[in-house]
Amino acid sequence: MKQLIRPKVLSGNIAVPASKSDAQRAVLCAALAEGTSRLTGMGKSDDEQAMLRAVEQMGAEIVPISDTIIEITGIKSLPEGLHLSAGESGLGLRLLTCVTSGFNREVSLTGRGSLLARPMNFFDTVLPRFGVQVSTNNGFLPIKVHGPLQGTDLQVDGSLSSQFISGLLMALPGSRKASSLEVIDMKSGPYIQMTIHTLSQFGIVIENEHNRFTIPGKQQYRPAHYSIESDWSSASYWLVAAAIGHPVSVSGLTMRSLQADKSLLKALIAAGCRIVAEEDLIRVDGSGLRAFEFDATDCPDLFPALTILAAKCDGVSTIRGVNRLIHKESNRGIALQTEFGKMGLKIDLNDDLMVIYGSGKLHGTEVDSHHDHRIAMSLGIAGSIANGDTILTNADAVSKSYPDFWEHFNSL
Ligand SMILES: O=C(O)C1=C[C@@H](OP(=O)(O)O)[C@@H](O)[C@H](O)C1
Ligand SMILES: C=C(OP(=O)(O)O)C(=O)O
Repeated sequence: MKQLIRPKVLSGNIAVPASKSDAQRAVLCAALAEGTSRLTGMGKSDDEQAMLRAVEQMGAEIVPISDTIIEITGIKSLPEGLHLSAGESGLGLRLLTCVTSGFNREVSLTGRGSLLARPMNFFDTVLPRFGVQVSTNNGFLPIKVHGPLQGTDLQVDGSLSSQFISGLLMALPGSRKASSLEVIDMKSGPYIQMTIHTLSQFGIVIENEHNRFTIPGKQQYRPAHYSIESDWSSASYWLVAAAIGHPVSVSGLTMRSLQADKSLLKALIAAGCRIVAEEDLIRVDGSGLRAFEFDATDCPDLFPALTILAAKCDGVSTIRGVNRLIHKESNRGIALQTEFGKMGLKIDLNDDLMVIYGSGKLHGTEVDSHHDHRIAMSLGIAGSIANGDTILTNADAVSKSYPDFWEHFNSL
């Protein structure tokens, strides 16, 4: 799909969609619980749909109650000969691989699109140490696992992705023996805190002391009534739009959220913005905008929105953690450099540092999303302040996390 973006003032309020990260965790917890859980605030992104389809194949029963409420009755036993797909979701695939390793069954797992090129070699090295037979396609999909995973004490490397750690934390409580997991070089730590919090809502206990997780065995997931949070990652595009001068506000977010991307507020403050949070609404006053420095190592999904912010700030802004973007839906550092480059923005990638030479000026031209939802959304907001029209190809990539993005964009 091609999207034409005309320069315009984005004015109005946006209620952002559900956090797909929160929703995927909750769906899987509910599928593992004995009994019926009720999830409210579900979204309809591709990643959420893929997780729902997977747990249904695993034997969970899903009853839609309304557009945003579902009931899930947990699986009784895992069917034989399962072939699961996580769609294009890195999180979905990594959680499902660990969780299905908890059963005495052979399960094969795959995905599509960019997920086929994302590394899975963590499983080759780590799962056998929990007694799981595993084979990958030289560290890529498809994967075959045969559990059951057995609890043990292990040190694991957390530098590639927190998603593997989240997966182990979801699977290990079901093992007969207790485990401890010491995570060395942990990245995206807030996502792991989020996993532990969601697990606690479904009755699972995990202790964490300085990245050493203690996981008692023989735990049983309990059904829950769970309210899925609105998404700080989706909100980042609108909050940055507000910071660069659009009179747009965002509703539905909670300030108490554990979501990593709530850190956007810190970046906005570093860039001289004033945040106004009134009841359910957040507004941003960007009248004092200035070039900024920010470390996004543990909130890597903020890079695309922060690139727009830096483009609008006069002077050189730096964002640390760009090496963490190599294995996302696209190589996001390169994708941002290439596409914003076409719009006249100079970006250097100096090892782990993204250096952005902002001037406040962008020009409209033909750009491409690299089939990456976050690149698509950031180019949309960039196009709104560009000089001239922007044509974005592969704009439909937004459906991975925010299917209504263009409808919301056009409504403003
Ligand atoms: O656990 C999660 O929900 C996620 C963790 C992050 O991945 P990494 O841990 O690989 O940084 C993030 O980029 C991804 O969009 C969602
Ligand atoms: C990287 C992302 O998701 P995932 O890793 O779950 O595919 C994302 O949503 O930006």
